[in-house]
Amino acid sequence: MTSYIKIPSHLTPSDPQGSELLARERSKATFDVNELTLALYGSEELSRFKKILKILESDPILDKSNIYYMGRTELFKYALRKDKRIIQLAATHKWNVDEFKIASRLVDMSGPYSIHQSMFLPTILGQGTEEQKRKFLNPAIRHEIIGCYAQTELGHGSNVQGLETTSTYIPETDEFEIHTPHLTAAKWWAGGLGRTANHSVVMARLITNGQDKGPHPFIVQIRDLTTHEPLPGITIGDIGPKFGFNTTDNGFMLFDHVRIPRFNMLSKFSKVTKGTGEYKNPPNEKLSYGTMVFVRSVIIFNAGLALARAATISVRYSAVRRQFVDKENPMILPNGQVVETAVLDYTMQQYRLFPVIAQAYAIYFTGEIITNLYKQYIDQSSRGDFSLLADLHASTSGLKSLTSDIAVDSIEDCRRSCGGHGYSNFSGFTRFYQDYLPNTTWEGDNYILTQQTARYIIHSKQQSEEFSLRSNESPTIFYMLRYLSNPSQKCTVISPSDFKNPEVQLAIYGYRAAYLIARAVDQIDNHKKSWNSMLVEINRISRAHCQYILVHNFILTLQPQTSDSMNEKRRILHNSPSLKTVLTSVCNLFALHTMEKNLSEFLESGYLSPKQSEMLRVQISESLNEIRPNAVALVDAFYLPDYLLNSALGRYDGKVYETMIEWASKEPLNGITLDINPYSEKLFRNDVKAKI
Ligand SMILES: CCC/C=C/C(=O)SCCNC(=O)CCNC(=O)[C@H](O)C(C)(C)COP(=O)([O-])OP(=O)([O-])OC[C@H]1O[C@@H](n2cnc3c(N)ncnc32)[C@H](O)[C@@H]1OP(=O)([O-])[O-]
Ligand SMILES: Cc1cc2nc3c(=O)[nH]c(=O)nc-3n(C[C@H](O)[C@H](O)[C@H](O)COP(=O)(O)OP(=O)(O)OC[C@H]3O[C@@H](n4cnc5c(N)ncnc54)[C@H](O)[C@@H]3O)c2cc1C
Repeated sequence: MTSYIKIPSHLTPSDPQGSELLARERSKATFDVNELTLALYGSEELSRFKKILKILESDPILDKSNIYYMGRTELFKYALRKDKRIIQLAATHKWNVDEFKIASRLVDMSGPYSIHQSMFLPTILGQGTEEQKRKFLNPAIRHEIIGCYAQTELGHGSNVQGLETTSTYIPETDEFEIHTPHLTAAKWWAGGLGRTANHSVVMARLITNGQDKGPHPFIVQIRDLTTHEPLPGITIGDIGPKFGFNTTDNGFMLFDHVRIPRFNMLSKFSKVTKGTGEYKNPPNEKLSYGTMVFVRSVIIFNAGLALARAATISVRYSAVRRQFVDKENPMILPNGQVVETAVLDYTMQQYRLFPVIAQAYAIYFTGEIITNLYKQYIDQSSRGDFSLLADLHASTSGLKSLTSDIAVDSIEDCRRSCGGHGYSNFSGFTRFYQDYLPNTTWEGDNYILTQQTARYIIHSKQQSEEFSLRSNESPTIFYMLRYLSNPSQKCTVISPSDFKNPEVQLAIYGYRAAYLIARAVDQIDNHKKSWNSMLVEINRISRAHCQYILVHNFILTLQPQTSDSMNEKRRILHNSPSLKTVLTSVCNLFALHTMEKNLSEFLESGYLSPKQSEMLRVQISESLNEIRPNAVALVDAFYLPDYLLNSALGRYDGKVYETMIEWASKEPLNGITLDINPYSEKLFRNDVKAKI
């Protein structure tokens, strides 16, 4: 990349250098970072990750050094090039699906083919018959066709039942006719639709024999495979610039009585019979929503990694960034020189950043558990057993909402914790934050999704008999039994360190969630409160329940397990006392900091007293002290390479200032010739000139 300004090469940052400061931080760690990395990813995934990283880093097409200076069109072209390149590399190196995902994660830019991978393929896989998979899935895997997922419309997104696009069965020709009856039925938002896809999953109301059977998925070819022009009757375009995510061509689409073969209705679960148009019900009404459940589980897992990334940049930068001398506890170098204090040593900075490290670990572990639960569901459902679906839907809805909310808030907190430089694109936060943001909206708006979780729990509580039955089966709601059996119990904490007891933590979270649930059920059942009037409480219930799950899963991960049930990752963790010690501190911080942030609800439940809440704050401060020597090592353990971070502030080697000035020198604005004479008309367009 061209440098437009020559920076004098003899200048270096004032001592101590960033690399020295980070090295000092790393030497303080009480555990082996490589061991923790292995406990997070396992040896096989880590070696695949390293192998793929090496390939990507050395590929000139995937070079990221220019992207901070690009406008939308240029960025989009770059994203298309890199999407093509990953597909070519995958073919050359024979990457499997997981390896492909690793490469996409590292390249870190949603592109025109992203939804093809994340939604088009999974929908055909999950909802197509074997015959349909042969027809659509195989060419899609080979990228001979490129697909998108068009569900949301201009007028409806959240209310899937309210979608207006119709798909009417025409028995005479054995076809469906896809049609946009109103402007509000225009498909809107589908990623990859605007300029790229030639096929789409279209969610449309199935109408047969005059009966409306609600939204179902259909495969529709939307562009000519040779000319790439939209097919007759179909109008398509890009929806225009967005808050972020501008590397993807989100599109709109209108249908004017477009015919597709009956075969194109994805029919693994529900079918329409040739000629008679008879509709065959699915075994479970909501199976056509399957892709959303899958993507929500992916969002939960990714939230952990997003938090790890934000924490990595801000913690490393805070170890390098120095401001003021803390006179009571100055920073002294080995040569005796007193220097300004690293901002990481200010307790306020620790209170802002260390909980983000804790959130990253907590959500990472729950993400793994939810991924496994989803796999278990897929396994069971392939044998016709859909019994896990309701619980999975309830957990993924609430957790998707909670974890993406946490991630969005914490990414912004981390950015702000980097001061002025956090506002520069070179921080690595700008596009990362903008592109992460829609996670709170897509795949279900975060407020709406909490209603799904709360409703499941409230129903369970209302049907008490079934509840005690279900609660034995379902790990997600068993805590309610404890509370319901004795609602007047009190928390047993008598000193701050009692808060470190996992049993105590779980009881506090369980009682608070159960209290909120019992109160809401009372309002609904006995005071006849409407659902709408209860929405704020309902949101609280889902959040409380999901916070319980996060704490429970973290504690479970650290508890001894039988050697048979342990995989390689858990074995590494459980064989290392130093790892268990540091992660126990992290787990405590997560549980206690989250408690403090929601303190009013814990106090309201009557289980925790004001006196105990004071002790809670003392213990949080203790946990921050425990984590301080390990802060940099804990983020290093996530092994997020510079290639991914693309951040001057979060670099592994700490060369913050050298990178900031080098990247600034490459700003193209520095290279253009300007006429700043206020009376010159050179910069005006001709039509504007005429008016002046
Ligand atoms: C990668 C990024 C790109 C982005 C792509 C996108 O955004 S793509 C676009 C993404 N768009 C969105 O994400 C749209 C978000 N909106 C929605 O998902 C739905 O409209 C809804 C869930 C809000 C309501 O649904 P509704 O009005 O149809 O239903 P209802 O509330 O009356 O509940 C009826 C019953 O169904 C149950 N049930 C519901 N869902 C599921 C499920 N997935 N599974 C299983 N079960 C489910 C529910 O529990 C209840 O059970 P009960 O109590 O009778 O036993
Ligand atoms: C970047 C991006 C990419 C996307 N990609 C795709 C894609 O590839 N394919 C696709 O089909 N869709 C896609 N979407 C669309 C996305 O799934 C929807 O925007 C999302 O589901 C929210 O729906 P909505 O826009 O209708 O919000 P609305 O439902 O209109 O939400 C507006 C507000 O109303 C509130 N609200 C609505 N109903 C209720 C209620 N019952 N109770 C309480 N509050 C309520 C919501 O909380 C929210 O605050 C994408 C969206 C974005 C931003």
